[in-house]
This record gives sequence, structure tokens and C-alpha cells, in this order.
Amino acid sequence: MDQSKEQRILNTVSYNAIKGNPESVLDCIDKYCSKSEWAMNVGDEKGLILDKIVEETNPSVVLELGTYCGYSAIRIARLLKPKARLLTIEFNPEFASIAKEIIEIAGVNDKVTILEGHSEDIIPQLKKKYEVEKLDFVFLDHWKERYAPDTILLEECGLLRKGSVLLADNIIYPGAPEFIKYIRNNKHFECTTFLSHLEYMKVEDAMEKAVYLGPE
Ligand SMILES: Oc1cc(-c2ccc(F)cc2)cc2cccnc12
Ligand SMILES: [Mg+2]
Repeated sequence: MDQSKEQRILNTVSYNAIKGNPESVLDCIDKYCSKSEWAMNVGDEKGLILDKIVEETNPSVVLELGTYCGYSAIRIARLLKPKARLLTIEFNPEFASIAKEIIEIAGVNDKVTILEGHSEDIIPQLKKKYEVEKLDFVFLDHWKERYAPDTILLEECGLLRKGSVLLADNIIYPGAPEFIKYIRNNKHFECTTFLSHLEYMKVEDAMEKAVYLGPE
């Protein structure tokens, strides 16, 4: 049976990247996806915005929604302080398995836990089953119609604290209109938009940063 695009991305990383070197894995994926096959990694341009916000936040506990091949998990994990950890949720089992291998090649697997399943099922388990108290940083990069309901679910599960940072990819392309409507007119969030481009393309895209101000 033909290999999937994601398997071909793993092959190129496994063959070309320097083991244990996260930057080398990121560069390898960016080169392949800009030259050979487009794929929905956050990419190098929006990746720099992600880097800056992670560094400013310096989070201890990070949740990512949408692992895909692990590109943004590696991007985030490489910046985390020693005891910090990243939990990343992926519902596609093939993506989860490929991401696991790519994250191991990057050498950040000790900081990253991949949780296979649907975000709406796993988020309510984070406190008891995964010993999460509060989330310092959440990267939303899964299906766009889940951004708003999952944000509400995070609030309802008491996983956000004053200052928790949400960062959402693709709010222009493919777009997340319900999320933007929910988050921008919401007195519990302070929002900032970071204009950029769709990964590996000249198409406009943006990321939305929303800082949680507390339940009052
Ligand atoms: O960054 C992303 C990009 C796209 C995307 C798909 C088809 C296009 F023609 C353009 C963009 C989908 C995503 C789905 C989930 C998380 N991120 C995505
Ligand atoms: Mg995306």
C-alpha cells in the first residue's frame, strides 16, 4: 500500500535530521513541506510567533490541541524549562504514532506526552487522570469548530488561571469565526492578533493570543 504523506515526512526526518537536535528536525520538516509536499504544520513563520509567546510565558504545564506530526510540540518543548511538560491531544491514530517517532528523533520525548483521543473527552480527564492543576499555556491547532467549545470546556473544568495564555492558529485561514466571536467580546479574555501567513504559502493567516483574566 502507498505510504501516507505523514509517513513520508517521518522518512525524511529519520533520514536527514540530526538525532536529538530539535532545530534540525524542524528545519527538515520545513524544507520538505515547502519544497516537496505541503502539510499543516504551524511552520517557520508562525513558528517564530509561537516561540516568542512561549518564551514570554515560560510555562510549566502546556496543553496542545492537535499534534499532527509533532512539529509544534517539538517547537514548544525545545523551549521549556527542565521540569516543564507538554500534553498534546491527537485523535488520528496514524498521526499520533508518527508524531511519537518524530518527537523521539528530536529528543524532546521526556517533556511531551501524546494523548490519543478527542479533545472533548480528554480535557475533562486532565485534572484527575493526568494530574494537571492549571494550564499555563494552551496551543489550539486542531479542528477550527472545536476552538470555542474546547475553550469553554477548559474554563468549566477549572483548568485556566489568571494569566493562562491561549494561542490559536489559523484564525484567518482556514478561519475560526465562532472562536473569534466568542473570545474577542469576552471580558474574561484579553486578545491580541498576530498577522502572518499560512504555513509555506503566501496566503494571509493569523494567530490569536487570548490571556485569561479570571472567572470574575
Ligand atoms: O494550519 C492548518 C492549515 C490547514 C489548511 C488546510 C487546507 C488548506 F487549503 C489550507 C490550510 C488546516 C489545519 C487543520 C488543523 C490545524 N491546522 C491547520
Ligand atoms: Mg494550524
